[in-house]
Amino acid sequence: MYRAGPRCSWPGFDSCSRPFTACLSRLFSPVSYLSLTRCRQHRWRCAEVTFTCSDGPLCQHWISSIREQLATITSRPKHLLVYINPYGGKRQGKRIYEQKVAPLFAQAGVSTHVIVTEYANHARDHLKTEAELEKFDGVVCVGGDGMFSEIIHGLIWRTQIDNGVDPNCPDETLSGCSLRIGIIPAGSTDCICFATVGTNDPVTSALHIIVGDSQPMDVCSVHHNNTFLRYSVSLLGYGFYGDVLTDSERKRWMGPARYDLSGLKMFLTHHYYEGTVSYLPARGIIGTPRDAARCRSGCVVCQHNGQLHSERAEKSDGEWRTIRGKFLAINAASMSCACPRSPKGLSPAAHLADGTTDLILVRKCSRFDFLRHLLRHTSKDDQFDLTFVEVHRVRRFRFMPRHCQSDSELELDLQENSKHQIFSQICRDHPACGCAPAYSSWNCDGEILTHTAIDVRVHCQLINLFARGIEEPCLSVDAHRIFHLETL
Ligand SMILES: Nc1ncnc2c1ncn2[C@@H]1O[C@H](COP(=O)(O)OP(=O)(O)OP(=O)(O)O)[C@@H](O)[C@H]1O
Repeated sequence: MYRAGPRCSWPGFDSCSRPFTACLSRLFSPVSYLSLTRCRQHRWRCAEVTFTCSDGPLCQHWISSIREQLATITSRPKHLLVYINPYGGKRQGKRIYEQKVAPLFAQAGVSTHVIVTEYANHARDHLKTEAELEKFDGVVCVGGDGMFSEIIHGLIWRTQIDNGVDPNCPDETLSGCSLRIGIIPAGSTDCICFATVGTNDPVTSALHIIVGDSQPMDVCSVHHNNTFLRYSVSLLGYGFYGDVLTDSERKRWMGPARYDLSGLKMFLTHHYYEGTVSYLPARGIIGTPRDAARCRSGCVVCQHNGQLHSERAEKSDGEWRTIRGKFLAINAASMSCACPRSPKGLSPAAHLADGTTDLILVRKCSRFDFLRHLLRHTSKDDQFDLTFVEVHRVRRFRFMPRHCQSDSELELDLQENSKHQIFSQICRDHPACGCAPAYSSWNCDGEILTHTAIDVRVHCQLINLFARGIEEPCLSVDAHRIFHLETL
């Protein structure tokens, strides 16, 4: 089925739709091309237009000129390394790739080396050690957020080792990855794809890869006692979101409904956790977590702050600030974390590539107040405009749960907060006493971390995706781009 494509004209040619081509081809020289066309909700599709020309040499001249022009576009990938998770989401990864993506890559002249993963962490380990990265212009991940996480872990680790950087040292400045990453959504939630493309649609993602789009992205490194734990690009959540993930892992058999059930259970349980949060505020940047503006394609906040970070790389860190208290949730959102289930996200004004993360502290409050805060994630009201919620845009933060604090730190706490000291001391020494648990877990982009005391650092624009951020509707009049040309 061929649709009418974008309206444009080439001197000496007439445009027509494909069915007419067959009869015209005996008289004229038809040339067809595939280009991009924008549809609703950030989706892209291919449009085919056929031109006919009675002047054969003129036709050849056009074809060779266009081919030459296409060949000079160096941002377009020519060789891609593709990893497919056959078990992600509804187990459709292989079918999606073969039916929707591979034909487009073939038409665009992009060659691929495809690896269907055989076990969890197959892609990560292959990238870390075996993959001949110099042969490729990019890595494509067919799967969900878990699969994307595997890819960035493999690629970032490999880049550090190749550049002599110690990934275990939290103070090292990491080397940026030169290969761009494409995401073909085939998972359950596909938050990263949604946040960077604006839709979870395999064809749209494939077209962003083909035209060689580039979207930088910040990555947080998470360490414990000078040992690397994980990288995070979206949410690090302790307390509520950590408990929901831990509980939902025990209910995997239920499918996606487990998140709703665990969410309700953890809301009713209403656990709070004591600890100390220290953070380095982001200085000199533009933008705040309470802005009305959102991170969109060509974001000026990301450009300005990214530039600032690269200039300041060698300069001092600034002053740490410390907050002790009882928290229902401690969240660090490095992007809005918007997804089809939560269109606003945890931090609607967070940026993909500004070198910061939004640290959201929800202090101990009543169930009713916590519900008000949670409901505001789905309404127009500001979820941070509550007395028990604070949000800071930071470059680095540390968390120390109370049960891990040194005696001198606890002494300080006791002096500050003498009221329930006897009971809290008993609970710390005897966690099985039946009171609320002493500590939660960190939810790191959907994975549970093994440690609670962590040191988190944002690495500005460490990776690049084949994407361009979410486009504002007014940009959709932008010209189409040719990516395939054939003579009929
Ligand atoms: N061949 C495989 N067998 C088993 N597990 C795999 C395989 N390949 C990858 N995995 C693991 O499967 C996990 C889930 O994959 P993926 O993220 O693609 O889907 P999902 O969890 O359904 O989607 P989302 O993360 O968006 O919710 C990943 O953590 C990945 O490490």
